[in-house]
Amino acid sequence: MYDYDLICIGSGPAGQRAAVQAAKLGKRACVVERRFQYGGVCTETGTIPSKTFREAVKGFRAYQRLAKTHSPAASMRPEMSDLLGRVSEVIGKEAEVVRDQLARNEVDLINGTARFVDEHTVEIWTGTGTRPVTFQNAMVAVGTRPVEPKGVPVDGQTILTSDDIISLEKLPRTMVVVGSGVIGVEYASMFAQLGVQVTVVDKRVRPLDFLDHEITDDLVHQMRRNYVTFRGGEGVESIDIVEMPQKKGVVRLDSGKFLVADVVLFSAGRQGATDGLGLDSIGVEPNKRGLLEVDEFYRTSCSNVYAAGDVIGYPALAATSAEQGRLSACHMFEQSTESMPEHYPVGIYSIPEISMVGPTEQELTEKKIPYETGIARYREIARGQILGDDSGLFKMIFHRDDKRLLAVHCIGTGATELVHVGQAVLALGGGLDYFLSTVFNYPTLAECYKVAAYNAANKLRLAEIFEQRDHVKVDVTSEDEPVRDVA
Ligand SMILES: Cc1cc2nc3c(=O)[nH]c(=O)nc-3n(C[C@H](O)[C@H](O)[C@H](O)COP(=O)(O)OP(=O)(O)OC[C@H]3O[C@@H](n4cnc5c(N)ncnc54)[C@H](O)[C@@H]3O)c2cc1C
Ligand SMILES: NC(=O)c1ccc[n+]([C@@H]2O[C@H](COP(=O)([O-])OP(=O)(O)OC[C@H]3O[C@@H](n4cnc5c(N)ncnc54)[C@H](O)[C@@H]3O)[C@@H](O)[C@H]2O)c1
Repeated sequence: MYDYDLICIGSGPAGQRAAVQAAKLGKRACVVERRFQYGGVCTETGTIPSKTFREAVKGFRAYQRLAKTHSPAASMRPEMSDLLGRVSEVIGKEAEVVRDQLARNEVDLINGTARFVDEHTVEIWTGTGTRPVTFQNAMVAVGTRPVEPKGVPVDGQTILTSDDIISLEKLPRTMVVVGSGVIGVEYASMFAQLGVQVTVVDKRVRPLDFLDHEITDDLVHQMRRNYVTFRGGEGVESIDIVEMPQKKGVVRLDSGKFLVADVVLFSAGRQGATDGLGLDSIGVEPNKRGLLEVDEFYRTSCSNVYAAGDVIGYPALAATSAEQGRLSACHMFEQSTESMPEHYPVGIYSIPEISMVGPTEQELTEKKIPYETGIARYREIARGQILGDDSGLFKMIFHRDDKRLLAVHCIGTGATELVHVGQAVLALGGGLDYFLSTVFNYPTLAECYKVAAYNAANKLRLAEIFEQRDHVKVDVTSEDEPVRDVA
């Protein structure tokens, strides 16, 4: 008899969901967490603090705009302590919600660091000693930690990773962000809103290159208007701290250039927190980035040890991690389940925010899937005008033949909420006809669906007229009238 039917190592979304699902199936489950608070990276340094900070930045900008209408010369710089004030409060409340939920479900909480001893035993270091705990199944949900720059210590004030933002004491005037992935772009856009001069460096040419290019181009354009400089195609060779006399970060690029700034945010990726976990004692080997390989049921090469969440890599999102945790618990206790939905949304909380579900135009073009787009701009939508957002862009992509919805891409206020209407229609196999015939509340951003559908319908109608006119070739290289093929 083992102590537990399931032990979850890590209390982030994957560990929480796996443990609660096991408990709902009547199993004895526990969660081991080495941090003081429960909720994982998600609650302590990742999703929750970054999105709370973002709200504070938006709130400050709204206040600044209002103040400027009364005193146009007013130029204000907020204190970091003002902006971070609510962050620790929200983290504390979220951690409490997680703790209550686990306790309500009779999941045991063990504060300590777990390490595998064999296929059915972990040793837990509690700070004062170790204790063995036995289990039938284990879930490795240890998440990731930021990759740190080589050769220079992260001091949390001049050289930072995303973990340090919540303890930054002073709002910098200049900032270099290394890495234009999601973390880099989100924080770059937030600090730029506060008047910080931000330079984003990445060895990749395009930031966020998994997004639809039209959306990324729009984001880059809007961030440039906030004085963000993008240096794509530039690798970082080294980072140093110099005293001038205040401390500055100096970033030396592969091309020989130097960038000097008050703060350097190093957001060049994350790596699995699998070191020290004793995985060798159960015959499981992480890859070079510390990530684990799993099968379709989230089993590692040790059949009673599962892994879910960021530690198994892409997509590494809070919601997908939670769902992976739930699905893996169902599998280990022989509950039939569906698999992970094909269409899950991605939300980027830059300012402006971005969301997508389904493939990009580039992916569809590569796969030679015929499609048509429908566009709506927030400036043509009453709610966009009311919100004062005249730059939002909303796009739906439909299959050209059967008019099925293939994807939704959006940049602008509320994008991460708006996308869910499209996600539902996509999952239910709906298409253009649904949007043409349905009615949404007015004035809402959901009106974008209607306007974009009309736009797509008009383009498709034009295309059909052309197709019906036999033997018409359109010479896209010239601006002349279409050439009639007389053959
Ligand atoms: C700055 C930032 C912003 C983000 N923003 C978003 C967002 O807006 N939306 C989104 O969907 N996702 C976002 N993410 C990603 C999201 O946080 C992760 O996808 C999610 O937290 C992964 O959950 P997880 O269950 O894999 O584990 P994590 O949340 O990574 O938690 C793992 C836990 O395991 C614990 N642990 C590790 N080793 C041990 C051990 N040996 N013993 C005991 N405990 C251990 C750790 O202390 C940690 O608490 C963001 C991430 C970051 C860093
Ligand atoms: N809204 C969200 O859903 C959200 C928000 C934040 C984070 N996250 C999660 O966190 C994960 C990690 O994000 P991230 O942005 O740290 O990593 P990332 O891997 O997405 O991006 C890192 C970037 O750094 C660049 N880079 C690496 N080394 C470099 C060097 N020496 N010089 C120049 N550029 C270099 C890479 O080319 C890459 O573009 C993401 O995969 C995402 O799943 C999600």
